[in-house]
Amino acid sequence: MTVPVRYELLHRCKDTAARRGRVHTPHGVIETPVFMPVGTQATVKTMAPWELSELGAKIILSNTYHLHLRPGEDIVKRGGGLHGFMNWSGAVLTDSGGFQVFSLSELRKITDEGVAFRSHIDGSPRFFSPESVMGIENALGADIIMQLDECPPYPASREYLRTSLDRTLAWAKRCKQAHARPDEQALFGIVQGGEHLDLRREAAEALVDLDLPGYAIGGLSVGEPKPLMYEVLAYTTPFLPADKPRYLMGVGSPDDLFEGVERGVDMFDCVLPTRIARNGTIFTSKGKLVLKNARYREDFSPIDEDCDCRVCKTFTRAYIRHLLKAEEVLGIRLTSYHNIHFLLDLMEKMRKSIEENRFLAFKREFYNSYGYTGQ
Ligand SMILES: COC(=O)c1ccc(CCNc2nc3cc4nc(N)[nH]c(=O)c4cc3[nH]2)cc1
Ligand SMILES: [Zn+2]
Repeated sequence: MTVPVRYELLHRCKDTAARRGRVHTPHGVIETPVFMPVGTQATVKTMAPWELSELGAKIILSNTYHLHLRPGEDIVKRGGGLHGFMNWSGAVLTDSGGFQVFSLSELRKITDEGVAFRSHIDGSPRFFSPESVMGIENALGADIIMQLDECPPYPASREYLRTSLDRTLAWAKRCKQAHARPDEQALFGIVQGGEHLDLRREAAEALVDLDLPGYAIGGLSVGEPKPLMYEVLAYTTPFLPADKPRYLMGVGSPDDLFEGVERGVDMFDCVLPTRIARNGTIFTSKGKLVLKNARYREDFSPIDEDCDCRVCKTFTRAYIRHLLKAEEVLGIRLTSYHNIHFLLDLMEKMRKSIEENRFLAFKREFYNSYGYTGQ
């Protein structure tokens, strides 16, 4: 059987578990480590696909839960799948909906069979099973699709984590069984287990036995202390195959990206850069900056003097602050564009630093400039 997604290891860092590689997909090659902008409802909010291409994005996320509810996978399929519907020529990854059900919908009930919930849009009763979610993701046509899983709340009892993990592992098998297009869409398993390292090991080994084309680490970035997330990551990645992609879900901020790469993660996604952009907060090489602040009212410098993106070369802080205060749509488009550029550019610099065996030096340099006091 041909696999639609293949990981190519190019270089291992001498001092850490960081690695430089490539994920080959039916819609292009993705240089890793990579940050994937989130396009929940088949659009990275405020960005046109040609702007994402201009920014160098090679893969974006969309969401099974949202697109099932609206416009429905049938319309997306008839529109040419996600690629045709949004006219995006790069790769797409769809999250399976489990996490979104628990963060968005009311009246949800989880059983071994699946999860019953009500649509957050019209309250209609819905049901996700591994089989039904695979049908939706097969119709949406993403290059990488996630299994239906349960992302347990944090904190959760060991007893709850045990039951939940057994369910997620059973659902992984059912997803693999139900997946109609394994030659065209790569099904990734999701490692759960909460903060319990023995459960994490059991989850990783059970999923590796399924011989899937890639593996995600879930159940993190859900409010746990950062040191705990880093500890779970450091423990878990070595149990995942070195010749498959490793994807940390829902991460994130610049420090978490560094810490994840350092512990062997290849792929990341987070709503953070685009969500904070919409409230006027931007990343700069010297830390975050809240543009609506009065101090920028007459500041005619670029939003980030060290950034070479089109926004920083064209507009001033005073102008973009004005747009944001006037609620002009262009304002959040410009902050979104810059924040996505910032993270994509950061990942490119990380990839280069790994190739040149100076990842930790680059990390220290970035932390000092950004103002992180971390390790
Ligand atoms: C301004 O910033 C924000 O609004 C903001 C919001 C959410 C996150 C964290 C998102 N974290 C997260 N997303 C996740 C998505 C997941 N999907 C599946 N299927 N399974 C998981 O186990 C899972 C865990 C996650 N953890 C980070 C930032
Ligand atoms: Zn910029």
